[in-house]
Amino acid sequence: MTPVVSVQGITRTGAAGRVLLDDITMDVMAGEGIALVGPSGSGKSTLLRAIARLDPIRNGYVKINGDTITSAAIPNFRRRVVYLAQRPAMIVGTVEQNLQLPFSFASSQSNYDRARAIDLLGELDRLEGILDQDASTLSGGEQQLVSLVRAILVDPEVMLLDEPTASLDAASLDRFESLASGWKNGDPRRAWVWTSHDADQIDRMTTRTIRLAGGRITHE
Ligand SMILES: Nc1ncnc2c1ncn2[C@@H]1O[C@H](COP(=O)(O)OP(=O)(O)OP(=O)(O)O)[C@@H](O)[C@H]1O
Repeated sequence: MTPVVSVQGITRTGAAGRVLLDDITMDVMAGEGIALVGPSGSGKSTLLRAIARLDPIRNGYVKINGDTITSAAIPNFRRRVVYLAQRPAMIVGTVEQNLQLPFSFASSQSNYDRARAIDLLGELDRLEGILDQDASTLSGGEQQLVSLVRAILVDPEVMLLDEPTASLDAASLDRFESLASGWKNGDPRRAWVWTSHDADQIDRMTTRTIRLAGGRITHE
């Protein structure tokens, strides 16, 4: 079976030639829930950003369904493989303008669905009222919730979730996991790579673990 996302020999070097990612090869199969674990600074965020082609990679390549992602194909790829940052970036404007943003790009082949956005926010403890709120006034946890809603609206094939509930209280964390699971269970081909320092969350949300240390995979 062809992996949804295939990562082949990715290397990334930082300042002063320091190796941040060292020859990473891994596949994400349809339906998989992969945990990416390792100590702080081991390269988890760096790897997820490299897979999403948000940062330059020195060697190696990323394929989606067998097709290598060229530079020209990156915008479209980022809609199919969505990265949820630990500290989501919000543009200046309302929450709704942030939710609409991915649909304003030329690569977008779908339209923003306001009713769906309201439904999804409603599943997150009556957050439907925050559409008109200035995004800069959101708490870190609210930004993580909005970022999940934005990702679901984009309808990707794969989500790369980088400690996505790190700023959430227990009740919001439950709702986040439940909304995320609803998305994943909605289509057996959907997959994710999830980083977390919470072993219980890894047990709940993933079925296979990839371990990183010093920018290398140490155990698969
Ligand atoms: N753009 C960059 N330039 C130089 N060094 C970087 C860059 N981005 C990350 N690093 C370094 O790479 C290492 C890995 O960082 P990364 O954020 O990927 O770790 P992590 O495993 O996600 O950690 P945490 O669990 O704390 O989130 C760190 O030492 C970090 O300082």
